[in-house]
Amino acid sequence: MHSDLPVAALELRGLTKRFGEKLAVDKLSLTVPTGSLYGLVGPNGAGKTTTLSMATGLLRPDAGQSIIHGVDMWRRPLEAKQLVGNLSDGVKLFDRLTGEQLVTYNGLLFGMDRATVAERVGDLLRLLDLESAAGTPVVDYSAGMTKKIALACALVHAPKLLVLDEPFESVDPVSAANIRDMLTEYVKGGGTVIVSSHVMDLVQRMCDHVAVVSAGRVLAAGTVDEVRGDSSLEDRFVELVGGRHHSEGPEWLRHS
Ligand SMILES: Nc1ncnc2c1ncn2[C@@H]1O[C@H](COP(=O)(O)OP(=O)(O)OP(=O)(O)O)[C@@H](O)[C@H]1O
Repeated sequence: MHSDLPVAALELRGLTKRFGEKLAVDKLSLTVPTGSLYGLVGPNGAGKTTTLSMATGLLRPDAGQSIIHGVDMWRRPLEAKQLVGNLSDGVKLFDRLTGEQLVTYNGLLFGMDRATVAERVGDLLRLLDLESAAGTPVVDYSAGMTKKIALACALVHAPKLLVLDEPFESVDPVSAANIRDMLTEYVKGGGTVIVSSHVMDLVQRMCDHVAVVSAGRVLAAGTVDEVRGDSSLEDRFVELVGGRHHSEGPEWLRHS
């Protein structure tokens, strides 16, 4: 076997999920190399959230495997979940807790001792500009603050792989730049990130690899330069995915 090859941070093999008639993810395979900052892009409804949920143990696949640093998520979930930090789109947080309590609770769930958790919670709140909101219940946070506290929860156990579903949505530009810097540093320190986003420009600037998915399948995957070729990632995305409308829209929307 290829024992000299480095183990991928994340390997998805033939992941499949059907919701009734709808085939949301269709035998999707993807390899995320260790140390990469990997973008996952695709149109609305492409299956990104479903894929990342199956990859991280939140949603059971109908078929296929998710292997995290050599550990099969659905066969050895406790071991695999120690290796991954997950920011999920749409999963409820325990939002009656304050931000500080929520991140602390997540750290304790991973079996860390209280002193280490307290130190890390302080660091994360500072890094994400949430210190002044530390004592506020998460239910009273803005959308962007909620995103940031969920990111702190994903990071507190220092995972080797971060899986982030739309981490920049609703986040202000200063916080987004801070998060970008933090992710870049995290990768320099040996971590791996897979991030879904609709912002092609951000993916092109921030990520070294990208996969374009549509209708539950991978249309293109590789380094950002390989996938975009001579085009911008945005143009390449539109070319791959199609669906641009060239009509002027309905008459009733025109005022002149
Ligand atoms: N729990 C569910 N029950 C039924 N259908 C679902 C469910 N979750 C997702 N779907 C369907 O599966 C498909 C893929 O959805 P998914 O949320 O994974 O897409 P996405 O790429 O994350 O989209 P977006 O970019 O809009 O967030 C869609 O057609 C969606 O309607």
